[in-house]
Amino acid sequence: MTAATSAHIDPPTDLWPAPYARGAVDATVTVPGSKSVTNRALVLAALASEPGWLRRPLRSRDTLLMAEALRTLGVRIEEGVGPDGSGEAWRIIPSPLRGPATVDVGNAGTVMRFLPPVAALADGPVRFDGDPRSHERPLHGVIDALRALGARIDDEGRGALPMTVHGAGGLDGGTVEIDASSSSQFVSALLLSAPRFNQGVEVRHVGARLPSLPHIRMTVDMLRAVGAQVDEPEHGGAPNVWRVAPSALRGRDLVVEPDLSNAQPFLAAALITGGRVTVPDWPARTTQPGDALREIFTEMGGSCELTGAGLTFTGTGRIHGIDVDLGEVGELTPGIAAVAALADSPSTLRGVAHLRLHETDRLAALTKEINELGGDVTETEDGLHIRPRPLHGGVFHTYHDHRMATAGAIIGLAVEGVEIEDVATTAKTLPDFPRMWTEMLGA
Ligand SMILES: O=C(O)C1=C[C@@H](OP(=O)(O)O)[C@@H](O)[C@H](O)C1
Ligand SMILES: C=C(OP(=O)(O)O)C(=O)O
Repeated sequence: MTAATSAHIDPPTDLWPAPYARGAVDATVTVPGSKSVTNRALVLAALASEPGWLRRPLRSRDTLLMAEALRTLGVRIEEGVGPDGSGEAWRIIPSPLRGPATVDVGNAGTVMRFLPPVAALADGPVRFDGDPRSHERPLHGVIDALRALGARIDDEGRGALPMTVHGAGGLDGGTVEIDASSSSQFVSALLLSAPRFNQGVEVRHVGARLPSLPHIRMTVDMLRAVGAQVDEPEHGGAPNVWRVAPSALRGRDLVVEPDLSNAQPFLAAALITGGRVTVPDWPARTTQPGDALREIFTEMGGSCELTGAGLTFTGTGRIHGIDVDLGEVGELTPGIAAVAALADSPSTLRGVAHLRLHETDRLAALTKEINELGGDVTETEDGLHIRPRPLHGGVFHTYHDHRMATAGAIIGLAVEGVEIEDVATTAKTLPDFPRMWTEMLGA
């Protein structure tokens, strides 16, 4: 039904008026834990041979789905206070993985890719399903690889969700070739469970490009931190080949770093308003892709300083366009595109064709939504070309994509009358976003 055919259309209830910044922001914003670290830590703790602790875990849709799925498989995850008595923590107590079980992956790439190898170790069938978008996101790399390594998977020929992994209590493992050009998570998924495969694993990536390398480094680092033996391309190994030896894994006491990709909108606020934002606990060394924001946002016009208080990012209110390959840090693209739309010169964002298969087709969604506010964005084969134009208010649609919602909020800081449709979709990784955003502006 269109507006022309209906006399009584209920006003939309899910529009959030994005706050407009009337001056420079000056705030300290404590950002919750990293999604990518939390979900890797949960998987590794579940596969360990002793209990472990996870302190300051992210509690968001993606991580609660991961925790719930592991519980369904028999793992105990208890609420608790960490061993030093401070902070909120999860205590993870591994136990033999069991089926039958049903896993809801939501629209979490980490859950839909990291858990099928875990399910292959369970002693019965594990059914996987999720949001409609999860049926469209690539999973073939994980399914084909697990079959080659000895697993039985029933996907009715789809190469995608929904599917059932018929866990047989263990997996042979061995050598496998995959094309991970559509998602680095295929590689991470196989490596994370590999210490528990009888022969470990050798993963050979044979595709043209491999996106999100920092996320694969994160996987390797976290595996080593629990005692796994990993050979990788960056330290003397063959290019595009990773090897994980079979071994027991230690339980760990891990404090989760803040999610630096979720720090992005807050740093962007400093850049755009000519203000200052400090994010406490910014790690001095990290594999999180969000750390690249220090360089990218500096090139776009701000400056930053890492001190004992955290990362302080300062803007001047002038924003420059940028020509940048974001292939390693694809999840930063929506926020960078939003800032680029407000810049004083054009931008070209490259190396992110795989974003068409993220939470939504992010290249199409950003193009459409920024252009509907008066912008001039065109899609290229592997990214976006953004020519800044004066923007006006309007509805910014989010397509169940948390990073579309935060991108719209960034634009709304500088453009009056932007309304974000379904801001609640930020719950995927940052449930408290609207309150944090409003508080930052009120600070
Ligand atoms: O392993 C991870 O935690 C992630 C890897 C990346 O996925 P892709 O390689 O599919 O882009 C990233 O975009 C995603 O947000 C998180
Ligand atoms: C691509 C993302 O998520 P996922 O882990 O679902 O792939 C993201 O958070 O930007």
